[in-house]
Amino acid sequence: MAAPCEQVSRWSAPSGNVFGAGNVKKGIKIPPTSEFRRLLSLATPERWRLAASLGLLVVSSAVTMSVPFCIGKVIDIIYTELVNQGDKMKERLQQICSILVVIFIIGGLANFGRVYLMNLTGNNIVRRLRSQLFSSIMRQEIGFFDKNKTGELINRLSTDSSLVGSSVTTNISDGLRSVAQAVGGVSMMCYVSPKLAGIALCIVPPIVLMSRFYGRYVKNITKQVQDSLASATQVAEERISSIRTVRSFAQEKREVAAYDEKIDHILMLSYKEALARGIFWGSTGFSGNMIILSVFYSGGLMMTESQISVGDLSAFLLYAAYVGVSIGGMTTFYSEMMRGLGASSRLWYLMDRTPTIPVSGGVIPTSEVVGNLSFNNITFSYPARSDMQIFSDLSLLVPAGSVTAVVGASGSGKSTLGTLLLRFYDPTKGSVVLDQENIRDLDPMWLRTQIGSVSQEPVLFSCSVAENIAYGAQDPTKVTAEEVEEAAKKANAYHFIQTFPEGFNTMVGERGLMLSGGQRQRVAIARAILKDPKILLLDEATSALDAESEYLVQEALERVMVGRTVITIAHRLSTIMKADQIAVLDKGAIAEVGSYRQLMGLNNGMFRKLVERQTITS
Ligand SMILES: Nc1ncnc2c1ncn2[C@@H]1O[C@H](COP(=O)(O)OP(=O)(O)OP(=O)(O)O)[C@@H](O)[C@H]1O
Repeated sequence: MAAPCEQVSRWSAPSGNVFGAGNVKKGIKIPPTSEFRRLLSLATPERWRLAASLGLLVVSSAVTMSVPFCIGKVIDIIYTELVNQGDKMKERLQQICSILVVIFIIGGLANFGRVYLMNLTGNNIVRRLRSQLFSSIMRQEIGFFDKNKTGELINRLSTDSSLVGSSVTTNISDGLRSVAQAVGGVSMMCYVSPKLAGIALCIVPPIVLMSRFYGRYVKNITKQVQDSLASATQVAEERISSIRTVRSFAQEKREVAAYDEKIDHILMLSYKEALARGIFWGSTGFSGNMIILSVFYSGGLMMTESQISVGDLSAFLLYAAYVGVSIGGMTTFYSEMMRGLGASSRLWYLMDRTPTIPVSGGVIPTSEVVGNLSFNNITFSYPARSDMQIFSDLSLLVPAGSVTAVVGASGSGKSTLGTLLLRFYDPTKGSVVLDQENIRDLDPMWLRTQIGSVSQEPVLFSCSVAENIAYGAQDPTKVTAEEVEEAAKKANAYHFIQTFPEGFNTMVGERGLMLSGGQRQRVAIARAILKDPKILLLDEATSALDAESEYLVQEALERVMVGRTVITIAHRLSTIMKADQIAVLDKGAIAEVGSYRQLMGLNNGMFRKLVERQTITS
């Protein structure tokens, strides 16, 4: 069975803030190499392909550079033969043209190889970059996702990585070709006529200076564009995935306007870049043409004094044109490199970030899990809202194999207890202990395999029912169809799955939205059953399921609870009454603990008041 996509549950935290400039250094190992060298180092694993491509680059550039020289010779042959009225013109012309055809074929093939290999290399680099980036994102602690929005992260993965990839491959290749052609062109210009070369090369220093300013400007603006793009993607991603909410509130126009506002900002930045681009290319183009004109003028004068032949002047002009194009290419190379640098800094931030809670690593107990849990003197606030304390000195014992119902007002922190047990967050003070081991010392991956959770609004992956159920197993690929069916039967899901024309192969839609709330819950229960965890975290649905659905869900849950340590966020009186103990959360601590009878027996007790007021709902 194929491993399904990803799941988000109520136990996972909502996404939050952008990574602001102030955060950039937080949690990063500063890379030992400079940004530029690091950018280049991306190409290191591709060195052989790059070397081959560079070899071909030399060949194609040599071919290009030989063209003006040969054309100059052709012109001289024609001119000399015309002046001397010789009869060998056709023969010599054919000879030199045949040689040129061979040279052009070699050049064409070399160019094909260079472009092909460079593109291959670029795609490999982008693939590696995306893989490393995604694996780094997957490693981050849940608190990171509270602060960094999904759309932004997706933008880093898609747009930034291809920008960075192309800046170190195609761009470097084109840049090197420009350098090679500029050097070759200048050498040939000096060879053909040092005097004219001196006039033509006056243009180089001002262009180099302008390029530097232009490159820096582009780097800056690219950073801003990429950030704004990420923010626009975030808006689009959130609104598209919540289209049902947008539609039901008839907010389409407002959302389009909000998105437009974001892309308008990008447009404004692009205007600035376009202006800089226009100024740069306009002025360099003008200077280039003025230089060509000066060369023409001086060359013409030199011709009248027989200091240069018509062929040499033509060759010189062609070389000058090549050098002009190459200088333009070098400028593009520089500005694209700056663009790549601008996009890469965010990627390095993501790739270097060390999660505050590792995904794996730590003690894996050799003995069987018993399931005794204790929350000891917990103080906690969410990293994204550190000024709001959720727990202060909270303690709770959950004996192995018992059912503990957690009750309390909405926002009192019931779900937060679950997130601490799953080690999505670490308490600021205090400890969560499983069978005498502080969970901070345990391998988080191992810990999470011991805990099954069924949340209030379980989210499924956009794949088949069977794949969603199999996701509960440690290795979903090894789960058999029989095991999936068995879990579905225990979760009271088998019957409704059978009513679908495609049965277990039915696709559930994005986040499982093609199933009803009750059906989603039962698939989630089947998923938890397949995991066979020692500890269960249950979050009862507050949303009204119909009586039949509620009965089926409840019955399935009760079946799963047997023989496990259960923490349930209970809203139904029936669940609460059946629990071995009830913990009442109030003001960041456990206000009361005891059985239903004990707590109802407390005059003025908080639980009793909650029941009397019927406010034991979330
Ligand atoms: N990821 C988060 N970042 C910042 N604050 C959070 C986060 N998750 C929850 N909170 C806040 O923590 C408090 C406790 O939330 P929690 O979800 O644990 O309450 P609850 O008792 O389960 O509520 P309910 O019964 O309504 O689901 C709330 O005030 C909530 O706003």
